Amino acid sequence: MCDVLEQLNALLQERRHADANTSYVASLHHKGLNKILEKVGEEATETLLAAKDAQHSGQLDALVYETADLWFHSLVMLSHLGADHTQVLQELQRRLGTSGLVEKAQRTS
Ligand SMILES: N=c1c2ncn([C@@H]3O[C@H](COP(=O)(O)OP(=O)(O)OP(=O)(O)O)[C@@H](O)[C@H]3O)c2ncn1[C@@H]1O[C@H](COP(=O)(O)O)[C@@H](O)[C@H]1O
Repeated sequence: MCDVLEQLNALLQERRHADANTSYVASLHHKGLNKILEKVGEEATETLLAAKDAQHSGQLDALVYETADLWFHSLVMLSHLGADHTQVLQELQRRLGTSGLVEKAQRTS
């Protein structure tokens, strides 16, 4: 499934300087970082609401849909700043096997 992230990453790079009239990704870059951050915040809120609904209804479809929106806009944010999913995956890989409780206790500040 990581192939999906690779394919999406290629599309995001391709659309970085595309025509804003024909590409949603290009339109976000054209509007700038503040607009992209606004979308990330909006999608995060929609994801939280979907999670609360899922808790009560047991239906996961809307939660999966909103989480995809959140991931997508987060990837656009990374792309806008010259980063991509590979750095996030590397960071998650680095953390594999280290308990969050142990890591937190080792923090200097
Ligand atoms: N994965 C996605 C994806 N997920 C969500 N979205 C869009 O994100 C937007 C979020 O929905 P909203 O209701 O919040 O959007 P909106 O209200 O129109 O947005 P605003 O007016 O508030 O800015 C919708 O327009 C969705 O279509 C996506 N748009 C594009 N992609 C991928 O990006 C690729 C390139 O897209 P284009 O740049 O449009 O060609 C596509 O082939 C897809 O693989």
